[in-house]
Amino acid sequence: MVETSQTAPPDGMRAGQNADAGPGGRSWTGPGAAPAPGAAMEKAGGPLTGVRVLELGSLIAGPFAGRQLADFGAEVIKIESPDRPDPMREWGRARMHGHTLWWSVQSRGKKCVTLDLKSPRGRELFLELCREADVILENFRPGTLEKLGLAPDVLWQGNPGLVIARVSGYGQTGPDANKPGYASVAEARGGLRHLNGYPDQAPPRTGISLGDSLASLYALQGILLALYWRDARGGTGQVVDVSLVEACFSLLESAVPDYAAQGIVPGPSGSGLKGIAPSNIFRSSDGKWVVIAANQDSVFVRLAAAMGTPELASDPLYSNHASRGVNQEALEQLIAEWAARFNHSELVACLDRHAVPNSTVSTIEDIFEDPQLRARGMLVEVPDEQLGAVVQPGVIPKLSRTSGGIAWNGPLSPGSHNSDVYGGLLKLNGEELQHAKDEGAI
Ligand SMILES: CC(C)(COP(=O)(O)OP(=O)(O)OC[C@H]1O[C@@H](n2cnc3c(N)ncnc32)[C@H](O)[C@@H]1OP(=O)(O)O)[C@@H](O)C(=O)NCCC(=O)NCCSC(=O)C(=O)O
Repeated sequence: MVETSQTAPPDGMRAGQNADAGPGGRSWTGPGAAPAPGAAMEKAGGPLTGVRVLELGSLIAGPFAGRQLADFGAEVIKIESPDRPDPMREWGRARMHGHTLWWSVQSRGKKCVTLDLKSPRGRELFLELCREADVILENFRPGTLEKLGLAPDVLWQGNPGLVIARVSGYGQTGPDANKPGYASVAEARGGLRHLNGYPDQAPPRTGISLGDSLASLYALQGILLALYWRDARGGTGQVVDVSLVEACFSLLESAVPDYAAQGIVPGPSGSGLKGIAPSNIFRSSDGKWVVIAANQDSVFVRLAAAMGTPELASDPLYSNHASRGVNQEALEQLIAEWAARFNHSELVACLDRHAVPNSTVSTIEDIFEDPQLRARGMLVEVPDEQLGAVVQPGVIPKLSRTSGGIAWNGPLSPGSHNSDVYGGLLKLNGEELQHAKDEGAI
């Protein structure tokens, strides 16, 4: 695996700056507050230290995987066109000093370089970078790399070990391969959209670009599988082909065998799941929604006790999964009447005492107050010379020995790592760098 140095923070951040607050920031404890005693400190580095990734593409579906790779120590070099930076730089609602903040999250720990893949010198530099890399991660429309003369076979000539992860709307093959795609479209085509919402209403989105992040997680999985095969099993590079549509489709649970066997077409099931009971939202006396989920015999016994009606658990109407499914409506009505007698904190406390899975429906405001998420280091304040600090979601999953962390916020200027990457890694001297810049290649 390629040796790498993770020591170059972007413009606007002093080298070693993070050392004051732990290598990757500190757990967020509120404006101006000191870290909570024993708060988890994020660490830079991680199990992928030494893996070098070139990230091409934009927005979410590829870059979200790049973010995870960077969290776990990979050196992720994000390549942007010199005259058309990633539009993600403008996405997000809050603006600080003219910058939106989603970028800080999506590009955290990455090195940003500019490179015109359409110019001969740019293409040459890219091929040199490929020789030094382990992984290419791209989410262009299929055929774009090929149009640039950078098809996998070309890249493998210089580096047969390259893992090439390609995220696209429909996959690299098939009649729709060349169509552009977005999460919204993929969620519809892959079957998720039809299941969301209420019968006879327009099917709503989930409020996030779920299909993109989902596909990106499959890309991450594919990259790790391909690296394992290459490095532990003596394999070579290969293409990891991820489709947004298939990523959505893969979540459909029993729909495929159910339809094939008996023609069952599931529809939208509102706030619960048809036949899975009880698992729904119930309103407390103070008007808060609380999810109560006891859709398993052992847990239902505990809910029945919490409700002061232990006999429900042995009532043939509700005593097993199938009977609760058939009598779902009546059962949920009983729970709704019981829940409405308590305010939400009483309700949650009672359910907790009986170990019944439950939660109020959190807003982001609630999440910032959530002691569990805070104790797990899921809100991390990452210092930034230009933005002051950005509170970021923490790293998932938690690895006990090689935890990874957030090295720095997404670099705010395109090309902030040009000298580090082209000068340091490709050994271009000052004159060559300037020339590449003057001719518009970087
Ligand atoms: C997102 C897209 C619809 C955007 O469509 P387009 O802008 O038409 O295409 P592309 O992104 O593939 O490429 C645009 C052009 O930029 C060129 N390009 C890109 N990078 C470079 C660099 N570094 N240098 C020079 N030229 C470059 C590339 O060659 C193409 O040129 P020309 O070929 O000459 O035009 C598509 O990329 C796509 O379908 N991607 C796969 C699915 C996906 O990731 N979707 C999720 C996005 S976020 C989302 O879903 C959501 O928000 O929801």
